[in-house]
Amino acid sequence: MKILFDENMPFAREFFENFGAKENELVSFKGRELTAEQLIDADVLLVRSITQVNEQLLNDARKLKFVGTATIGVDHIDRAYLASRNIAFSSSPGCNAISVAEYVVSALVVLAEKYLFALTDKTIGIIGAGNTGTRLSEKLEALGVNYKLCDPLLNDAGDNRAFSTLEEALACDVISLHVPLTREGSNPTYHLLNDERITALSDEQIVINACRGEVIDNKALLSFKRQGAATRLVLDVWENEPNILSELIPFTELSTAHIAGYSLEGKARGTEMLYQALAKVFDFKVEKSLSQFLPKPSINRIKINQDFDEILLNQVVKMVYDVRRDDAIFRQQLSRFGFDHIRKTYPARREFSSVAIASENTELNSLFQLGFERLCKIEEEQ
Ligand SMILES: NC(=O)c1ccc[n+]([C@@H]2O[C@H](COP(=O)([O-])OP(=O)(O)OC[C@H]3O[C@@H](n4cnc5c(N)ncnc54)[C@H](O)[C@@H]3O)[C@@H](O)[C@H]2O)c1
Ligand SMILES: O=C(O)[C@H](O)[C@H](O)COP(=O)(O)O
Repeated sequence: MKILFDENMPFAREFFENFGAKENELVSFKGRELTAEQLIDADVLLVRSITQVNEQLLNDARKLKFVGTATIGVDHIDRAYLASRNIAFSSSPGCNAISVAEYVVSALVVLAEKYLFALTDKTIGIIGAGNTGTRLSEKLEALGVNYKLCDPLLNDAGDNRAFSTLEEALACDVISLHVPLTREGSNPTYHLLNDERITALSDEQIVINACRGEVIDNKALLSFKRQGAATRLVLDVWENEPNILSELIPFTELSTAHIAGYSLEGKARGTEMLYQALAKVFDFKVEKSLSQFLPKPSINRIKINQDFDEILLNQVVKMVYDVRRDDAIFRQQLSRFGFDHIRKTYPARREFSSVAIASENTELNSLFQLGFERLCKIEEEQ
């Protein structure tokens, strides 16, 4: 069985070797350079979001039986075409939801420190309450931060959480976008933040976009900022990646190269989910799991000697993931190396759960609910 996989898919060789594939049948490719010719004798195609999978790419791939994407977003896949060819398809829902939620928490912590506000004084409008929006809401709840959820589709489907209207979410102190990119249907998200909604934003608001660039009209956002609006922006995703509107960058508080979901765990869970999906389709036994391959993090245990407060939160969140590192890389390297290079050479980043905390009679439940592990007494003594 010949398996083609994106070179930016951690542990793909480890998962797929011996998977009915001989050495020369496990072939990596560059996501933006894959050609129809490379797919002529492929049985399986495993992509990330930068590969457009459509009729043009697959027309000559007559042996193809399975396409998988190690991502949450599926806007790069022509699923109707795959169905018309009877090609099985699987995405990786939820694989990097924790990673994106931790990106947002890191951004909030950094901005709270810079502008001297307490997170508990703010309300976060979460637009899109699926895997990522839900993980974020859980983390905010752990921290005692107020939030509003907006998701008309889930609301209509009978999800019994309390939902707010889009207008209510857009009026929150912080707006965090977690919707898929859609251009059709009852609630399309293309340019959800259009000129009208952008110009209605106040100077005090913060807008975070870690879903898809096209959800915000980037040109309208630039002209809004050029007119002097003080609204603070955190942008991980951009219209027209990799050829983005780089004039926007100086007007942002934090700018990154679509890496919110790039914790090692988040990326690798995507590979693992495709491994599981492939095993199901081809009736192979699932024998491997991600825990076999994840390396030990550089820091995996800490001891905390005080009760939880926002200063402590700032310290521990930044110890695991300080989004300013990725912002600095982006600002310094974009014009020299380009958007894709920054993503491809992304330095290691781990999730909060990679660190276990020991505590002596201190109240740290907020950190454990946020995602940090609790170190039990026996482990501490080892
Ligand atoms: N920056 C990154 O690295 C990164 C990582 C993961 C996901 N993403 C993007 O974020 C998106 C969301 O991720 P997810 O895991 O939560 O996906 P998901 O499919 O689990 O949830 C998306 C939610 O958005 C809701 N929704 C759709 N249209 C809406 C609208 N108009 N208004 C409000 N809600 C709407 C859906 O009902 C759904 O519940 C993905 O589709 C992907 O494009 C980006
Ligand atoms: O949709 C997703 O899962 C995310 O946007 C993901 O982080 C995209 O990463 P890429 O596939 O572009 O490497």
